[in-house]
Amino acid sequence: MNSQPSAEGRADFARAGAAIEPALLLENVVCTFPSRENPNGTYCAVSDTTISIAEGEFVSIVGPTGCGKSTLLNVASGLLDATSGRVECRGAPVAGINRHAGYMFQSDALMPWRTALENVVAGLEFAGVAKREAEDRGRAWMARVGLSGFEHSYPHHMSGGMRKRVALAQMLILDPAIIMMDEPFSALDVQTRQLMENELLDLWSADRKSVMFITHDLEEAIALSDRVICLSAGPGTHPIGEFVVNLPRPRNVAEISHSPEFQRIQREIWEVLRQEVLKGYAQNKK
Ligand SMILES: Nc1ncnc2c1ncn2[C@@H]1O[C@H](COP(=O)(O)OP(=O)(O)OP(=O)(O)O)[C@@H](O)[C@H]1O
Repeated sequence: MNSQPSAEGRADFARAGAAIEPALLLENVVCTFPSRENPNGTYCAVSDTTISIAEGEFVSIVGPTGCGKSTLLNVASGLLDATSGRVECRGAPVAGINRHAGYMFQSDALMPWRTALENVVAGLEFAGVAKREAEDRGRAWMARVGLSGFEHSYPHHMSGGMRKRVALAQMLILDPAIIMMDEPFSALDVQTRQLMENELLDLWSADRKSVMFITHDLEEAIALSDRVICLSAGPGTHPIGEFVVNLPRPRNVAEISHSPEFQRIQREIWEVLRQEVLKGYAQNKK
């Protein structure tokens, strides 16, 4: 699309994100849970976290195991109320499920009794779109994710990568303004994973949605994103670094990691993350 800004332009946009109304804003978010160890105590998973994602920006959030990445995504999606702080999507407070958002999680949520096409159109059906129209749109999306001819296959007859494609189409057919993904490709083998990451980038660059992408994989975060936010180890996770990724697009995730600029960013982020990963690892061993 010729209206898209250049890589530099997007990075400037990302830096200026705070000045323009963001697609998603988490401001001074705190999340406290009842403690699992002490029945009278609490556990502070997230402390004083402010994250803003601009319209059309792809932002990854990385951090040590168990630090609170999914908790932040759950708050942004409205699945979980923050203990305190503000959550806004496109300028409006998020109350209940965030209707501007589409979701994709580590395990796909395909309905095994429905064919691939029936899964893809499920959201449209629930929204009351006529069956004929829903199926036409569903077929078009099956084609966009490379699954023409598999409309009548059931999820259990499909590979992990194919099921992810169905899940992508199922989410994108609803045309969400912001996409929230929680380690969506972590269960896939390396080759399939890279194919899916490239697939995601192709789809993203065509429609340029805002993306909040949770991962513990630094390479994946850099290869996909305009910006990477690093979280500290818990308890009380919070952002400890933010890195603009100015690598040119379109990107091939298998190749881009060889570029000197990629490796420079990776070293810079790892410098910030290393201590936190060690802390997280030590905590998980306890
Ligand atoms: N409902 C809950 N009650 C108590 N503690 C919880 C609850 N949900 C999450 N936690 C704790 O909050 C912390 C953050 O969890 P969260 O799942 O957000 O981390 P994560 O970074 O996504 O983990 P992972 O890297 O394993 O995906 C963890 O210590 C977890 O045990």
